[in-house]
Amino acid sequence: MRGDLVGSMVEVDDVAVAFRDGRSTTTVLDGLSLHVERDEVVCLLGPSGCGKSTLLRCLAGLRAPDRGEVRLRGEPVRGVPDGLGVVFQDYGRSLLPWSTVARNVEFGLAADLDRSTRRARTEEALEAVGLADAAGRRPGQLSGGMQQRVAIARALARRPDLLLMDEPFASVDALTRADLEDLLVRVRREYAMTVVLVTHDIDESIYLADRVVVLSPRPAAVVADLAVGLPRERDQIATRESEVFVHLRAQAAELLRSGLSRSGAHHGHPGVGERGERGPVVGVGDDPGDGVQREHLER
Ligand SMILES: Nc1ncnc2c1ncn2[C@@H]1O[C@H](COP(=O)(O)OP(=O)(O)OP(=O)(O)O)[C@@H](O)[C@H]1O
Repeated sequence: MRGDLVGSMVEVDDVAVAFRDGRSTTTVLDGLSLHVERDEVVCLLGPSGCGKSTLLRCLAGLRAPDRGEVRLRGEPVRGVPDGLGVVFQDYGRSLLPWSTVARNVEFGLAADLDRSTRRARTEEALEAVGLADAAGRRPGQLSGGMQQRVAIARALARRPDLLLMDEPFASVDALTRADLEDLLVRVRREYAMTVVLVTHDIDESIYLADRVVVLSPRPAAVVADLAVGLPRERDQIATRESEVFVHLRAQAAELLRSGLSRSGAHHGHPGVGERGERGPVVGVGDDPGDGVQREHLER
């Protein structure tokens, strides 16, 4: 799987998705394009309801775009691709409450793997998320943060080269969230994964990412593609205090705010029924002509 190193890991080209309900149509994505290179961590940062999860579902093969194409490792996505791990926000619903932690992790593995391989992969993944001692417990006996670790272990056991995460840490308290962010930084390195993570938390996006892609309100368009010029080793205090981090945080906040005010959206759920125009383009910074602001801050 990791043998073919030609081309981008993820290519989203001119993708459009609309939901139809009776006579009304909600245009969620309309001509969105995006590339993610191998080994990158890219955070998709956008207001609530802009279409982030829909985009992630297209990457995961759970929804086919109405127009355009999604390719993983150069291959068009048709159905759920191999080599993929997915972690959703709602760990409570994604775990089987009656099964042990180990069984929950093993559940994500292909049935054609032999039993000892499945067991070894499960143990390795639980070890990686610091839950080796909890293998025999049930999800209901764990804290929210631990349950989300189980969900991450389940994805890791598949040994994915691409990890998709949809607001994975949104339901846990701030301290647990910081722990889980650092866990992700570590396992990404250990498992050599490309990561695409959806969030509407500006600080989290900058802390985790090599690139932050800022999306407009619905229909989501890329308004900025910010390279995070921070060392890959991150520290919850030093990184967040650094000049680069503080600058990027202000910039991303401004981009999000100007997008919201241009769209007239309030908290991301503007009215349905219209076939909206493409999202706002923020014309500050060095715009190479495609309307997407790019900036690279040196360390
Ligand atoms: N299956 C569906 N049928 C109809 N409308 C849908 C469906 N899925 C999503 N939508 C609508 O599409 C829009 C985008 O939803 P999506 O979940 O992709 O946004 P999001 O940016 O991930 O939002 P949030 O940050 O709040 O999770 C929303 O207005 C949502 O109501």
